[in-house]
Amino acid sequence: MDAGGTAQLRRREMAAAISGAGRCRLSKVGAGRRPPPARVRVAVRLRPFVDGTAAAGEPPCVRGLDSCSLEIANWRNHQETLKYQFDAFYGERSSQQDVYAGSVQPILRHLLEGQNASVLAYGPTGAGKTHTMLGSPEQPGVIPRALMDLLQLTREEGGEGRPWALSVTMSYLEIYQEKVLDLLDPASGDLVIREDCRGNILIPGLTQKPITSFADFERHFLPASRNRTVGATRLNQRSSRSHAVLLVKVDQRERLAPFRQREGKLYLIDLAGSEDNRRTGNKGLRLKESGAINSSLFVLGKVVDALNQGLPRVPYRDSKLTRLLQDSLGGSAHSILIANIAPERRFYLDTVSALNFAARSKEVINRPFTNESLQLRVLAPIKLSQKELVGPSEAKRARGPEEEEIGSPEPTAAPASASQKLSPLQKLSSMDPAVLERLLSLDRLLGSQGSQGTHGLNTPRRERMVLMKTMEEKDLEIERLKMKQKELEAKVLAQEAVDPKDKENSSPAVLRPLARRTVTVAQPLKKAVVMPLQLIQEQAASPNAEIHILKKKGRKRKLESLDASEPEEKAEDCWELQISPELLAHGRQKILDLLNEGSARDLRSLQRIGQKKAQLIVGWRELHGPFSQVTAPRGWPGMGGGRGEARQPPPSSPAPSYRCCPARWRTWNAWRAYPGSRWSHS
Ligand SMILES: Nc1ncnc2c1ncn2[C@@H]1O[C@H](COP(=O)(O)OP(=O)(O)OP(=O)(O)O)[C@@H](O)[C@H]1O
Repeated sequence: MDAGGTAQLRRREMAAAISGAGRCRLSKVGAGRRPPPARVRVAVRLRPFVDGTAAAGEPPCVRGLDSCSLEIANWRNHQETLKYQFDAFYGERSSQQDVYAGSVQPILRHLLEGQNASVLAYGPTGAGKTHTMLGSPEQPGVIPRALMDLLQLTREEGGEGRPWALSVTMSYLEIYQEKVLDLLDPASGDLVIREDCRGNILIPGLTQKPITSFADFERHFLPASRNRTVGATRLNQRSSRSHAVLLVKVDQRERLAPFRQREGKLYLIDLAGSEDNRRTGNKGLRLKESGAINSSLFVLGKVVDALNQGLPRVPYRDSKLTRLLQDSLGGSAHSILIANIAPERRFYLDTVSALNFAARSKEVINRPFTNESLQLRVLAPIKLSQKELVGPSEAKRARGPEEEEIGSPEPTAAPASASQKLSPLQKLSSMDPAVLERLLSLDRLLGSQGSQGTHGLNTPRRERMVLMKTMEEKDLEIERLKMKQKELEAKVLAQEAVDPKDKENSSPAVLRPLARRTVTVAQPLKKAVVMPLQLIQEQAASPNAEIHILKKKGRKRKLESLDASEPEEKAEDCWELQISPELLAHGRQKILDLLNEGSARDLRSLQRIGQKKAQLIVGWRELHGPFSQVTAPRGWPGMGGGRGEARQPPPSSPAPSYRCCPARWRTWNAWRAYPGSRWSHS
């Protein structure tokens, strides 16, 4: 590709990103991964002569060259022809089946992948758009053929035993004089076109009919078609005065976890024909209609040009038609434009104009992606956001009884019960929806970075491993807690056995912990085990040494402010310790040993001894020899033999009085029980 070509492609890609495609991508499966481009495909269909013009010996102004190209006389130079190449060219002898099978049928499969597709019939008035899209009972067009195939496909893919349950709904509307009218409910009036936060175009209040068979479709579609506005003009006895849009939605719900949901939309659009009112002879209402048709087609041309030129603003909002086609042109759909042209000379200028539009359209790049989310039942917040999106009143209006029926969860998709042994994937269904959504986004993110997806969740293998591990850990934790609860219950029962009063007052087993807590406050005595930090290990080895009795005198007042210098009264209402003198002596000895023999690192294990103090102690020890004893600070309660006894370190001691920091003891009581809160040098 040359430099100009590259620049043009980049411009077009930029335009695609600026348009709806970029916005949609952020909120859909595949977020983070730029969907591959899909050019709008363009086919041209030349209708045969009608009204006996061929019999009059008039030669056609258009001639097919092969299955993809055609030529038309150059009106500026009669010696030359203008050649056009498209994705397909269907000549005047082509059948409805040729057009359908060659251009439309191949895109239907995308709907089952949760992607959107659009088929647009474009061309001047009387060129055969309605014939191509609708046809007649003898020669059914694209719409009946597509519906028949799609319903067949969904029956096959959504049958019992298949992973997805499928349902199809249809809506049918026309844009008449810039009004959006519901052909299935003509009384509904002009509807608004909205865009949701994900970039989806939607019409709140538009009727959706569920269809399961072709008969269902005909039952709704045929009467609705009669509601479409048609009128006679000089060029077409039954000229469409509006753009008709048939919207077919294929909803898919996964039957197993993680209960994903996909939605594919198919737009089948029969555009009104562009009209040269000098030739149509339109007046009055027809002229007004014609003005609306022409202006919306003019905006359609501007949209295509803006996309091709990579302009920052694509004027989708300038007409209802282009607003609705936002998905189909420069958006997220697999789109096919069928340009209908007529062979008669009187259509020559319209034909050239239609061919030029078709040629420009085939440069438009779409970025189709899979529209996938978690089922509303699993992701409750999504339901809310949709309500917020259209507003409560509109949401109510938009949700007809039939639509509610469609939105109801699949009965087959029942989550596994917690008591069952679940597989990791099944476990996902019982997870917090927010967590599940985050996991899926993580999966998408990793997928976009080139990770190999797996089947099932489409999750990279390592993520799934992590997930499974986390779940196993959670299971273990639950088991541990259960065991602990059993132990506690056993303890309570044992205590009740020795304490008949408690038993009398006790309520049923589940309430026991609460009841016991209340009783504890009223008890005058409480036994507790207190352990100086450094003695924990030793104590574990000799459990007999750990017997200390705490007497509760009242409520303690202010733990943090307790200091050696504070008078004893301040700590009244506190627990009082009675500690065996042997343990106190033993503790002191341990501290002394550490002070005399421990390295700077060992010393740092003592409370309030940091790196600096530890080094000073080691230095001091080297200069002056070992320390002789450790004593309790003055005025400390419950210190047994050391109570009130203060042995100050020598005046030249580099280390200030050594005290324990209560916060660093296992319990505050332990701090109070600690015997060696000062040290002194011999
Ligand atoms: N391929 C075809 N074979 C036979 N007849 C055709 C074909 N295409 C169109 N016709 C006939 O041409 C006439 C005009 O076609 P049609 O109404 O489909 O045009 P149109 O483009 O929809 O016009 P308008 O925009 O005014 O609605 C109809 O009588 C239709 O039966």
